[in-house]
Amino acid sequence: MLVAVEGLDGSGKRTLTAAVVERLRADGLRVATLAFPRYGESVHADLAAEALHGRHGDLAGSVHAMAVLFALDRAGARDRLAELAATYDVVLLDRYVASNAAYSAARLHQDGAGEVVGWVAELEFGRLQLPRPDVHLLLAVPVELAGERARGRERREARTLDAYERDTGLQARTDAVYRNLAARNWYGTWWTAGPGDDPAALAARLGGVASRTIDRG
Ligand SMILES: Nc1ncnc2c1ncn2[C@@H]1O[C@H](COP(=O)(O)OP(=O)(O)OP(=O)(O)O)[C@@H](O)[C@H]1O
Ligand SMILES: Cc1cn([C@H]2C[C@H](O)[C@@H](COP(=O)(O)O)O2)c(=O)[nH]c1=O
Repeated sequence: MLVAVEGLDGSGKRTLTAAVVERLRADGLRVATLAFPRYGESVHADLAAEALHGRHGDLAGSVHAMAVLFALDRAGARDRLAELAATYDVVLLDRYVASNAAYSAARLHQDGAGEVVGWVAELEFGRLQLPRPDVHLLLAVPVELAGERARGRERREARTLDAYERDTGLQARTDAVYRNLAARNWYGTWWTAGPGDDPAALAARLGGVASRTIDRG
């Protein structure tokens, strides 16, 4: 079962994923994770990160060029995704195709039904043949809280905020697009979790779906 964990920068995706993984494993499920962008593994991911930190001329200025870099990073992981899906009961992805849809639409001031969202789906699920998630788990925390967490992490981990993280207007619009995609169940089932939700309860819910998938064989 493929689960895409989505949300704003600093929303807590990595933290939540780690807690859910621990719980699912304690329940005896085989669980793997993969985070996108694959920094340090994919030249496309590294170019995107460098562009968001001011390098490579006007690259970051192009919404579509940035989205293509993120998509090509994922295309480079297609075989790995297939292998993980065949080997593990649950594969948790920290960001996936919906990140490209949400951020690109927000940059272009479009909503979840906008042209660029369709373009991302056609590129990634269509042309690049990436698998569709069984569940999207949207970690919907208030924009201000996500921003505070991102800034806190910047101080603690000496990690400089990138152009998207510094842009509070973009974060607010991305939040709205994510909620819109979730409401429309864009390319699969969406679940929405809040900042107070217990990772153990989410893990139990995911474990239930995974068990039914395993039973069906
Ligand atoms: N439930 C929580 N309570 C308090 N702090 C949290 C919680 N979840 C995450 N944090 C803190 O917020 C910061 C961001 O969390 P995390 O790295 O998990 O977010 P993320 O969504 O994966 O971020 P990004 O997409 O920007 O990489 C971290 O410093 C983390 O320790
Ligand atoms: C995977 C992916 C990411 N983005 C955006 C989201 C973030 O603001 C940055 C970098 O990601 P990180 O999780 O903070 O390291 O890029 C995107 O627009 N499209 C994508 O596919």
